[in-house]
Amino acid sequence: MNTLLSDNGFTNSVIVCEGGERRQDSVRQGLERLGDCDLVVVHDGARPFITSELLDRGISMASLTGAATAAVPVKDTIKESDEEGVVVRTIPRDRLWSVQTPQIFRTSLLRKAHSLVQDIVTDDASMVEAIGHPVKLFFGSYSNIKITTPEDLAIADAIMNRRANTSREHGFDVHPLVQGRALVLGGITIPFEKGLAGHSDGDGLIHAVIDAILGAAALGDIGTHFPPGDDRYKGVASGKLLHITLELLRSNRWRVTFVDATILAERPIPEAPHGQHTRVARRHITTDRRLRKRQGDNNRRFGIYRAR
Ligand SMILES: Nc1ccn([C@@H]2O[C@H](COP(=O)(O)O)[C@@H](O)[C@H]2O)c(=O)n1
Ligand SMILES: C[C@@]1(CO)OP(=O)(O)OP(=O)(O)OC[C@H]1O
Repeated sequence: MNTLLSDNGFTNSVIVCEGGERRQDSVRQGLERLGDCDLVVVHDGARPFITSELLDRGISMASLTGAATAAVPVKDTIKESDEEGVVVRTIPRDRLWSVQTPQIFRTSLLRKAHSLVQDIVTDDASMVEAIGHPVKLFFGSYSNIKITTPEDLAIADAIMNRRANTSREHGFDVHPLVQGRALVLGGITIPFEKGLAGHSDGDGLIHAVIDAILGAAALGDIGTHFPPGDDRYKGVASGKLLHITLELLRSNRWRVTFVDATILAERPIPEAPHGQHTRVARRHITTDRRLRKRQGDNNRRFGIYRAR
């Protein structure tokens, strides 16, 4: 758990503690480890679509009332049955709510509820209700689902896709072809009589990709991070710079899902050995949105190699 937090750039102090047998035991373990604070927010790890707006709404409400829980109006008709599955009654739904987390409480109130209530409950609000303190409902979100059964995963997928915060940027780079240098493009050495000039290995394809990535994440540009002329980057394999860039990206909680790169060459260049560019891309691009495309007419003056 600690590795997961640090890998994803969470630098706040997070105390990880073991859960208990029942949900309420897990919450109590957390409460025991918590220091002094006015309010405590209890949230199900199984509800990953909480938003800061939802949290703010709940905190404002609990600051006024001492206890508040997210909830959404029930959409289905709710019926109660007997043991044989026969309907006993239909409950009017105009006052029914489907209760979610976050649930927010004055810390002293929740501690008191946990020390007094021994019954098995399914949420913390029930404990606070049981000791006679009113719990105010605030509007949660129909997207704040609890992932419980396999079909919830498909719904979660759809919510995630709708929410994806994507950013795109272009990058480009120009290097002259000169004698006496290896031709490196996309981290692959291509047998050719000339190579690209540069302070680094001159891999303009990787430089353009780095620039696009940094630009999309608003993290500056290649020159800011790897200043031209700096001795550390003399002859450097640009793949190393890409690696550093991707680390920076990860620590800022971005990831690359799609890269489309085109090489325009002054004259046709030989194709990289079959499949190598695709393999390089596969190592760095984290979704299945990888396509392969090749375009070009080697009889013209410009050779174009396109790798996705
Ligand atoms: N021993 C347990 C059991 C459950 N939890 C967490 O509670 C959340 C939802 O539980 P439901 O009973 O409402 O499905 C979920 O995030 C579980 O991880 C727990 O912490 N300890
Ligand atoms: C990575 C760097 C480092 O000197 O590579 P160069 O080979 O100088 O290539 P260029 O694309 O002109 O500028 C990027 C530089 O920051």
